[in-house]
Amino acid sequence: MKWNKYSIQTTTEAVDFISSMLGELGIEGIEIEDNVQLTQEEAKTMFVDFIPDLPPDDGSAKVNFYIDSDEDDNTIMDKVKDGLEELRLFCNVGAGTISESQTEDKDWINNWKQYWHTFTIGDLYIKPTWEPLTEEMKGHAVLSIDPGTAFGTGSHETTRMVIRQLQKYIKGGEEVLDVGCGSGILSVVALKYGAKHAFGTDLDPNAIIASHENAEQNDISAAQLEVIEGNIIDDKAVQDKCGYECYDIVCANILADVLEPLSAEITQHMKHGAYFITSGIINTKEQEVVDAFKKNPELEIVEVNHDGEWVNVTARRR
Ligand SMILES: C[S@@+](CC[C@H](N)C(=O)[O-])C[C@H]1O[C@@H](n2cnc3c(N)ncnc32)[C@H](O)[C@@H]1O
Repeated sequence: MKWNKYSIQTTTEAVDFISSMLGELGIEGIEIEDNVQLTQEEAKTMFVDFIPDLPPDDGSAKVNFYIDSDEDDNTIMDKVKDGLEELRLFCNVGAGTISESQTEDKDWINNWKQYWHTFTIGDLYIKPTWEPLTEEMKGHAVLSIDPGTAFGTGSHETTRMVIRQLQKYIKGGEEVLDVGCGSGILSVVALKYGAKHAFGTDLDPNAIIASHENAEQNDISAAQLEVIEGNIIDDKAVQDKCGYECYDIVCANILADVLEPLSAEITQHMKHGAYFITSGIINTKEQEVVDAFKKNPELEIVEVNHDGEWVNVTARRR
């Protein structure tokens, strides 16, 4: 299907007005391009895992929208132009110029898939579900993953670091807690390497769906991988469901701001001697996380590793 893509060059100040004007004209699926940095709070509510570093915000923005090329007879564009002129009367619309291009599809959810291919971490092959099993994978641990809209293809440095730690610390028969399970990738890896059972939690409902699907893809039963939605940090019902003093390994690849309060809560779920493998820590926050861990007298840090600008801190419950 062909789509006409229109881009309005405008200002960050006018973006909300333009979006609602387009909405009133029945135009859905609007994309906004700007350099406004998300706050940590916004990132949490939008399930954005890692906030990208953007160039400085110069106040400019682009609002993109798509119209089915078969239905595009220019009448809608006349209305958009009129709408922009009306907005000019009370806000700074900036240039307000509209550029046009054509695109084959607007399948943003799936477009990234063409760039993600099978890769290895140690002796583990991680392959997208849509790629075939090849001869060279035979005899190796193979993980088939489709993260859906949840985070966790395994290719991010933060996920890779936890996987390396699981390869090191899983000996067989472990109970694993996966806080912020995303696609379920860490639980599935732990089970592939011989863990007995994994329990995942996430705030994002899509993560629950993706984890179930990825377990099934990898012949893991619903009894082996249980997943629930909720926040273990402050929700007693979630804490109760996870259980107490019962885990050999807890992994959590989440932002430092979440790991810090988690480090105070998590030990009650861990057996003595259990490992707490964390990632998702940007190097500028390493010391802050280490300090938070040290405030919990039950935790001792056993390893700190780096991959690019990301940090893994592994601790043990005394
Ligand atoms: C970076 S992703 C990690 C996904 C996957 N575990 C991996 O390593 O690739 C972080 C996940 O943590 C979830 N999350 C953030 N805060 C959380 C919290 N307090 N409790 C549970 N999950 C949380 C997000 O929704 C997201 O799915």
